[in-house]
Amino acid sequence: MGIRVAVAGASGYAGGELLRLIAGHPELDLVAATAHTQAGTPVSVVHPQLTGLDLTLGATDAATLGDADLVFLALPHGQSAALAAQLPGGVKIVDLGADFRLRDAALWERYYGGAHAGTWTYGLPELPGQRAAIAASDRVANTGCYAATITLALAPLIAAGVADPADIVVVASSGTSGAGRSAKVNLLGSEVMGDLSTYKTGAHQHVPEIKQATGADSLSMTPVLAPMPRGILATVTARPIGRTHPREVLQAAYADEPFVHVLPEGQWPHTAATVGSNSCHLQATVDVDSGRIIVVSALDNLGKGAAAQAVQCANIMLGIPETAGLSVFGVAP
Ligand SMILES: NC(=O)C1=CN([C@@H]2O[C@H](COP(=O)(O)OP(=O)(O)OC[C@H]3O[C@@H](n4cnc5c(N)ncnc54)[C@H](OP(=O)(O)O)[C@@H]3O)[C@@H](O)[C@H]2O)C=CC1
Ligand SMILES: CC(=O)N[C@@H](CCC(=O)OP(=O)(O)O)C(=O)O
Repeated sequence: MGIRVAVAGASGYAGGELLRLIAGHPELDLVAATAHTQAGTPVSVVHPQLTGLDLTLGATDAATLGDADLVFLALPHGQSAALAAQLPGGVKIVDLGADFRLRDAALWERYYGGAHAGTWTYGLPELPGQRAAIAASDRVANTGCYAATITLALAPLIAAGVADPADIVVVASSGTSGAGRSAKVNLLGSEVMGDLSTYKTGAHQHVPEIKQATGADSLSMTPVLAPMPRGILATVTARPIGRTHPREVLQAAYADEPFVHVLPEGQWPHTAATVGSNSCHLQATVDVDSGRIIVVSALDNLGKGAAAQAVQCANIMLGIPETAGLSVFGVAP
C-alpha cells in the first residue's frame, strides 16, 4: 500500500488531470474521488479518458476524504476553506483554488469576493526558498495557471535587478479548459472556434498573485481566450535595468530545475510542446527597437499550471522524489 490520497472536485478538468497523474504515480494510491452534482457517477462516465479507473465519485465531505494522508482540493473559489476546516489536522492538503494564495485579505476580497480564509504556503517550488517551505508545510496553496506561467518568466529578472518592477506588461493566451468545465455561452465550440478575444481586460485576479510572488510593483496583464483546449503562452515585457541579458539570468536561475527549461537560443516556446507535462518552456530576448526585455513562457494550464504542479508540491510535502509520477515531456502533436 502506498501513500493514500484523495481528490475533491474530481469531476472537473483539474480534478480529472489529478486522477490521471495519480493513477500513473509509483507511490500514491487513490482512495477517494469526490464531486458535487455528479457524486454517484462512475469516474469513467465523467472522464472517458480514464476508462479503466474503477471508481465512483463520492460526496465532497470530510467523511469521504478524511481517511487519506493527503487531499487535493480542486473546487471552485470559496469552497476550499470550509472543507479544509473539517478535515482531520493530520491530513495534508494541496488546494488548487485561490482561497489561500494571497497574503492581503483586502486584495482577495476585491478580486474574488467573500471573506478571505487565510494564507497557506505558496506552491511554486522554483521560487527561492519555496521548496523548503513546501517541504515543511501540511497546507499548500497551488498557483493560478497564468500566475505560474508569468511568475516563472519574471521572478528571476526582478530578483536579479535586471527588470524594472514598476514597468511590466503581459499579454497571455489561454486554452478554454482554464475556465473550468461548467457550461458558459462564451465557451461553446461555435463561439470559441475561429476566434480570439480578450477577457477580464484590465482586471484579472492573478495580477495581485503575480505581484506578490515576483515583487512587481506595477503589472498590466491582458488575457486572451484561445481556440484550443489546453495551454498558456505568456509574453512578458519589462523595462530593462542595466545591460545583463535576461536569458543569462533565467539560465542561471533554472539550471538545476527539472521542469523549467530555457530553450536553446533561437527556439521559442510552443504551448503544444508542454501539453501533458509538468514543464514550463522559456525564451528571452531584448527588443531591437524599444530595448525592452521580452520573455515568452509556455506551459499546460492543467499541468504545471494546476494538477501536475500540485503533484510536484505533494511529492515535496510527502518527502518522496519531487519528479515522481510527473513527465518532463509533452505529447505533441
Ligand atoms: N482549469 C484550470 O486550468 C485551472 C484551475 N485551477 C483551479 O482549480 C479549481 C478547479 O478548477 P476546474 O477543474 O477548472 O473547475 P471545474 O469547473 O472543471 O470543476 C469544478 C469541480 O468542483 C465541483 N464543485 C462545483 N461546485 C461545488 C461546490 N459548491 N461544492 C463542492 N464541489 C463543487 C464540481 O463538481 P460537479 O461536476 O459534480 O458539479 C467539479 O468537480 C478552481 O479553483 C480553479 O480555479 C487552477 C489552475 C488552473
Ligand atoms: C481561460 C480562463 O478563463 N482562465 C481562467 C483561469 C483561472 C485559473 O486557472 O486560475 P484560478 O485558479 O485563479 O481561477 C481565468 O482567466 O480566470
